[in-house]
Amino acid sequence: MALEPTQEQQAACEVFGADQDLALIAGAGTGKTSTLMLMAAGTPKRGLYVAFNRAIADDARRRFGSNVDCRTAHAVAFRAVGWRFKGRLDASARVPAWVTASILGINRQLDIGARKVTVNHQARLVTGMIRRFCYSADRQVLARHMEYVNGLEDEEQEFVARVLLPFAVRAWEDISSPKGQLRFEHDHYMKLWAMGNPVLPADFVLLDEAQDTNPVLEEIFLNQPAQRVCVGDPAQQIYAWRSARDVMTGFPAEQLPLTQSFRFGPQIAAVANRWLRHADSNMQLSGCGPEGSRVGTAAQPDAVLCRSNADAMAEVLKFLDLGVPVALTGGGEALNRIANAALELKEGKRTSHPELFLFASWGEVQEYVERDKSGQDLKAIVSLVDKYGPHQIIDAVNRLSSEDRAQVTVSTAHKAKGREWSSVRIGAGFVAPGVDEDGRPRLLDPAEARLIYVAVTRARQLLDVEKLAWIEDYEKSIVGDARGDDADPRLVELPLTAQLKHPASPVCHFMAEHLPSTVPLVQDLQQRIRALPRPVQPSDVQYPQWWALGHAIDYRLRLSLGSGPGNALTSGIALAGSSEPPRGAPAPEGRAALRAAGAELLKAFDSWLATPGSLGEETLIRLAFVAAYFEDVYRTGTFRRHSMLADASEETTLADLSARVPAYAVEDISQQMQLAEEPFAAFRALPPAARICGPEFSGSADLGGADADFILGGLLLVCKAAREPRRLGREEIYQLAGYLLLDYDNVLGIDRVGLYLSRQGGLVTWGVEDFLRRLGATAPLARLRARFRDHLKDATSLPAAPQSAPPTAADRAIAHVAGSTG
Ligand SMILES: Nc1ncnc2c1ncn2[C@@H]1O[C@H](COP(=O)(O)OP(=O)(O)OP(=O)(O)O)[C@@H](O)[C@H]1O
Repeated sequence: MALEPTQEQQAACEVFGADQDLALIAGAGTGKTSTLMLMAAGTPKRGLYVAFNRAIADDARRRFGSNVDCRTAHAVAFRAVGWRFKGRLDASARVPAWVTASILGINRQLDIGARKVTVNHQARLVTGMIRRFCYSADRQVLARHMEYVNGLEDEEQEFVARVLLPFAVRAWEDISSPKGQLRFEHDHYMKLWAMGNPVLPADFVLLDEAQDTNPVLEEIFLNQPAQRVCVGDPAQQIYAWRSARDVMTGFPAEQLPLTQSFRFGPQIAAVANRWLRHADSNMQLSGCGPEGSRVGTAAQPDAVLCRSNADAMAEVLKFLDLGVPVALTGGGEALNRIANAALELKEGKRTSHPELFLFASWGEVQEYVERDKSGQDLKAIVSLVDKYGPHQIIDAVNRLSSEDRAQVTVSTAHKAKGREWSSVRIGAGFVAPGVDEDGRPRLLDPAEARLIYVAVTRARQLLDVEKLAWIEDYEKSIVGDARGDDADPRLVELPLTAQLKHPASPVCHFMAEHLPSTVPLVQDLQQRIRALPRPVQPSDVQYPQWWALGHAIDYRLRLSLGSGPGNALTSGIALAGSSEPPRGAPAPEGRAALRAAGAELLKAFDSWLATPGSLGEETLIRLAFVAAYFEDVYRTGTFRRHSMLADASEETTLADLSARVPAYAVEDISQQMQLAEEPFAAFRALPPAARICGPEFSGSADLGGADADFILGGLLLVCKAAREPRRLGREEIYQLAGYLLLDYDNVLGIDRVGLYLSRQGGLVTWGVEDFLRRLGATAPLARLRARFRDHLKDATSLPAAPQSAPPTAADRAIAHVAGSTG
């Protein structure tokens, strides 16, 4: 290959050549395939390149040397196990919904208020559950694999998911049995393959587009014993809403950037960099692309990129009016289906469209989107249909040209992913965030900024961003706003855990300088987690309240160690019942009732501690769950929409609250407590003085707060109710390091640190010396503590740094939660 590698590409080749795992953070147009080819060309080892789709795999096959096998994940799975199902794949291609229903034994319509979920629709929902299960890393089908059903209230969703779960379990049994009769899909053999913990036949694995990876593939990749390289651009992650994952962030390996873009020149790079900043990315691109590449007006662009389908339709209609042949990426089939469904509903007929099947008329759909806050996708559909009418949409779709014949291609930004055109105009739909109830500018959502970054980086020669001109005013408005009294994010005032989410915080600066190498510890942690059983989790609830379960298990564990519930609960009760209530609080009578219920709760815990066994396990778990809701008021400073405390009335009592604790919560906490039985037995046997729950450190006040879970016989322990423990890593390691350093004068006598994984009953611990050595500590512990103290004191005494760049959404979101503790 004639390419002269850039320094960044060279660096990547060197790390690869040293047989190390690697995350290649490759900005738009920075030549990632070329870089992977350079790497692979330097070794005789056998590699597997896992491509995002078949076209990319085909292209890669032509470019890589013969030592690299280039396939999609499905193709790898087909070769391993899928071929055995070839006959079924072909034979079952068309199993109608009524046959599926009959095979599964679904034979009764579900009447939910005025809505009717027919037998066929139940079969379709079950099929959808299986599909989502196949994308997940879960080992069993769960109620929460059911997609959101437009037209149902929250409790109705839960009900349908619970009713359908046994059918979904049966469906998976059928699919995975050799004699199965249900439709067999490509995702099914992929999942069957994944559940066998496959080892990929290669010395090194290259995972492409790693910022948008299905959890099922993510798990396979992370479990490989081979050398692992993931490549992609976290700032281009735009499919999080489809549960795609960014494998790169947190991957325990060296992270190397590719920042020289060969796609466009400096002007377009400057636009991209602006959006990267709003997307909370540290990356900044340099434009090394074609001569003459510029930002300006594109009178006849090759592509127009819009926010939504409705925005794209508006552009399409304008071009059709002008007689310009226009294409729509992905074709118009989806729009056609929506328009036809709307026609059916307008004519008073039912439709089988998956987004609309529960409605009896178009009026019902309109009314539902007005009322319901969660149906954003549906809102977009309704506004499209209402704006243009089904007939005009169908007519426009019929007049679309194919891309090779069109003069211009219209696309949503989502569908433009991975594409590029010579000239691009940004079309309708990307709008400034507006203002909140107090008239303050709302923050630009980083996910929206990522989408815009994807859109503006599709152009090679000419980029027209006139429709994004609002960014100038937006940036000015938030800089002005940041000078307001409470919006200035003094990072040092944030609690430990919040600082760790922010690379510019004093804690992160200190860690990077003095404890720089998290990779070995994260690798060790991940390896030890892999040896543990899979996490327990609720199976028959669609939207478990994970946060409440997390707090509740902490309370239950504390009580089991003979300790009271701690300050967060007392503060939560005080805040929930206060005369100056937080947002979402109930009326004064309800708050008074909460105050009384809270006092009773504290008393109940006290009496249990005085006479363990005086309350049954279930009662105690229920109380711990109620305590979680009070704590949440303290941590978030608000009453959440679904908080059981939010609708308290003067009649509310502790007994009512604990009766409202859902059965899944009781079961889940009780399972976690059974898992804790053995690992916690030794802790319970310690003398009381050696069991410290919720310790505070001498340095806690030097940042916005820090209280760890436990110090048990010298072991500093942080409890994590993680459902996806493979996501634990750098932040958790630095959390432990932060607590360790905050005990400035060694009064707590910490000699070990570790994590307790309550859903697996697993303890992962390290001796302090070993921990610091692996982190690459620059000095012994005592000196590190002294430096940490000085560092935080210096940071506190500095005047607020002037804003060199506008604060990003993360800055402000973190400032918002500054009241919560670590
Ligand atoms: N070191 C280099 N010097 C000059 N041009 C390079 C270099 N590396 C890559 N390129 C050019 O950059 C362009 C894009 O490269 P490549 O095909 O590898 O990217 P990709 O995998 O399609 O993804 P992306 O462009 O998004 O990174 C190609 O035209 C390639 O020749």
